Amino acid sequence: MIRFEQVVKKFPDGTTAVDHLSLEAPTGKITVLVGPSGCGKTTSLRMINRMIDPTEGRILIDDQNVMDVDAPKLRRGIGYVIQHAGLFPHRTVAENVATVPLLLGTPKAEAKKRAHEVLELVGLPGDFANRYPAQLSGGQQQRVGVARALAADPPVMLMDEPFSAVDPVVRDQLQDEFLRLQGELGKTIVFVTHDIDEAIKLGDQVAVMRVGGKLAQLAEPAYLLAHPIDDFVSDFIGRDRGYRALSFTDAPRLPLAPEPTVEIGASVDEARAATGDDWLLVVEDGRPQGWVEPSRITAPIEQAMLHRGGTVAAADGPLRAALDAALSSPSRRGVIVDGDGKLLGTVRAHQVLSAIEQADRPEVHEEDIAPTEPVSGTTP
Ligand SMILES: Nc1ncnc2c1ncn2[C@@H]1O[C@H](COP(=O)(O)OP(=O)(O)OP(=O)(O)O)[C@@H](O)[C@H]1O
Repeated sequence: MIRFEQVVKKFPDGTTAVDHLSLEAPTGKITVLVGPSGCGKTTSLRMINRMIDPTEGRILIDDQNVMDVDAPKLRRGIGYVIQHAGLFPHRTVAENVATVPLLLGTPKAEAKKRAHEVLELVGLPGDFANRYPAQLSGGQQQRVGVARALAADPPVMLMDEPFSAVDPVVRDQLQDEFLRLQGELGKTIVFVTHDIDEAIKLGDQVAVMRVGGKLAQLAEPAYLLAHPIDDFVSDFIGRDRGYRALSFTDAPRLPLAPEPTVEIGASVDEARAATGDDWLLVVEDGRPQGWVEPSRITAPIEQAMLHRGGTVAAADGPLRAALDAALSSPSRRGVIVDGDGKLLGTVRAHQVLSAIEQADRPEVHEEDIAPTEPVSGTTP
């Protein structure tokens, strides 16, 4: 666990970057620091590995004050990933990744083997090891950055906007891979971002900071969306937070209707016989492929004819996915599948909405209720 105790950072020019910050980043979890530009996120992160020293207060890693540990030694035991990856341009990918293990005295052959292992782990197998950073895409460079931070298998990882410099599609992939990796590795991670959606997607808990380096609210993402503590947090989270909160609400018992289907390759007659409805669901080995309008087809059904606009939701997934499946389906029937992607049935938006109305919202924590301060000069 990493613990901030009343940490203050004042720079020599008088700027207070971090102001009495107290929070705990639990072992094996992702804690995200999020907030507007200049609110002290990076300064807070860098005080953990002593790239910046606090002016007041203490930071403890597993009950040891970081100020009591030799700074270079401390840093070698903490993975650090930054925006633009910060790779050494004249070293190969494998050499970049092996940097910390070599500094820690790992024999060269072993460090090389380890580099290949972690590169595989982040989805960069084989050939990539011998390339130079400039020969990689931005997303691949970020993966190398993550691999380098993981190479010495540190229990703690600090990540400063690691996915901000890549386009949104790649960012989404990197985030998904990062969550998968964390599911396997269970590191204690402090992650800095200015992007609230990224914070909510990745964080086990999210610390929202305000300019001036004060903590505004620390909570799990679902709780933050349901109960922002004040106008600042609520504005920062932004609109449609009620809808976004559905990402955290499981949809266990939706009433599924059986859906008529045909296999890909079915003839026009088979398709027309299968349903009286405008839209017919096409499957391949039980897995939904897309929709067709039987009245409009003139040849056996093939992939190119399918309307693929509708999303598919897993039965044990969140309510948001089920609602989206219903709203995005051309038939207005949302396709629900099992863990293997096989069709279970369909659901309509109003049925998902009923489930939403019955779902529990996170309860308010008492400590979150701000004491009402009497306003001077007024009488009750
Ligand atoms: N070396 C420094 N000297 C003086 N002021 C600094 C120094 N480093 C940072 N600051 C100031 O401290 C405040 C917090 O900076 P910090 O980089 O921690 O913010 P941030 O939340 O990470 O911002 P961003 O999202 O823009 O990176 C800012 O006002 C910044 O200008």
